[in-house]
Amino acid sequence: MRWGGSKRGRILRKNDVKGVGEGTAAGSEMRPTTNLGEAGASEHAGGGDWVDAITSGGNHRSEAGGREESGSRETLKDKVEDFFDCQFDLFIEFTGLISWTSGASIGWHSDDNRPYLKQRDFTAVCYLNSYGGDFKGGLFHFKDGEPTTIKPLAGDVAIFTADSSNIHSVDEIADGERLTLTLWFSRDASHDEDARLVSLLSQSLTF
Ligand SMILES: O=C(O)CCC(=O)C(=O)O
Ligand SMILES: [Fe+2]
Repeated sequence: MRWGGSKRGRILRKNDVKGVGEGTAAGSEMRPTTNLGEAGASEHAGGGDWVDAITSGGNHRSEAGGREESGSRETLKDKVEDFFDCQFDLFIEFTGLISWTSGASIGWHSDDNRPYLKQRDFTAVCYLNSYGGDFKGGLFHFKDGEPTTIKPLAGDVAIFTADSSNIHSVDEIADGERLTLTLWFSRDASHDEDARLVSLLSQSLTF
């Protein structure tokens, strides 16, 4: 555990989050995902196994053993709920599979820093490849507190609250491609991206 005691966040090491971000190499065909947008907000349309397959994260039944398994998104959600001792359920608000190419960067910000982002309570950034070997630049920094700098390593996950107590930035990528799976979580069920996706799909299936 890289930093303990504080509830501002921490890095989960690869062994803490098995199966997340493993086997991913730079150069794989990953590109940023798109947001479902405000139009997707609607009541939950129900859903079955096909929903989990589409959203590629929810619990699904393994064909072989008939036991419940979790995808990376659910695993990360569980870790965040545990770490922050949440007495409430979290919902995945947005999933970003993000390719940071040379020249990309982001300055100091919190992840709820827009009126339309206020529903964001927690962030999990899973590093899919590594600083140094796969890309140069791209260090993550917190403005205050410890640690100040995170060197992305494949399989590590940084989790922190999305509010202004965790202002952070990412240095410009100097070379290569930096890959992350970034999830934002909300306590507000109306921002559950899976429910929104199901609702959108069910609308388009009726045409
Ligand atoms: O990729 C990272 O290390 C952090 C990204 C970030 O701060 C963001 O997408 O809001
Ligand atoms: Fe951020």
